[in-house]
Amino acid sequence: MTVKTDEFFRKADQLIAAGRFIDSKGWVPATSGNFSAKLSDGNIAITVSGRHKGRLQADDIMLIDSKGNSLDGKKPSAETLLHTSLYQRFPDVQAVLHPHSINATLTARLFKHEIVLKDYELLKAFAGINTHETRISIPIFGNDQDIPRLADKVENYLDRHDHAVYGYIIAGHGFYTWGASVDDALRHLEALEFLFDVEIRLHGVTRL
Ligand SMILES: CSC[C@@H](O)[C@@H](O)C(=O)COP(=O)(O)O
Ligand SMILES: [Zn+2]
Repeated sequence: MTVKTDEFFRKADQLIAAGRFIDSKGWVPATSGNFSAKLSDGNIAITVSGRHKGRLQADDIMLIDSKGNSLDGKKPSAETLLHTSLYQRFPDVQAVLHPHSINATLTARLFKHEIVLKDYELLKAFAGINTHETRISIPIFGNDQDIPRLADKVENYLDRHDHAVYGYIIAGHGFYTWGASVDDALRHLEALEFLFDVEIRLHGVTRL
């Protein structure tokens, strides 16, 4: 059994705090969502499957290797592959957060394939953006209980788009976002939530 390092416990604390905040906003109801953070040795701290993500305790964060294999006998998130494939593709990504929010769900009903966010000051919350005069696109994928197949769809999209991608929505499910630290990913999550909310109000739930 792999020994858990101080770094593991530090990152686990960050994920627990992030979960408390995300849940305080109502974005991870009823055990939904999952969170992870990469460690310097390439292993990953990730939420144990089925736990309430707003009420995480230290033993609700477990250790997996870069391929998603459990290193401590616990059962990782059912959506672990969506995390590990992002770490594999983007070496700078250090944290991945997955909420199930009402706004992500409504956005997918309104926009079908992608949502374009442009001319918002809050776009500057995304790493590398320093003006509102820009646009980002958040793709929307159909939900799928077959996680390897869903991960393939995400991979395929990322293969075809070389601009910065800050997240993606899974229709009727939630969204994924990531960053160079747990704080970075949390900032992206909060910004996306705000921008989804604005777009929903703008385009009107009456079209649903
Ligand atoms: C409560 S249903 C949500 C799950 O099916 C899943 O989508 C999810 O986000 C949480 O799964 P988990 O295995 O706890 O990481
Ligand atoms: Zn989910």
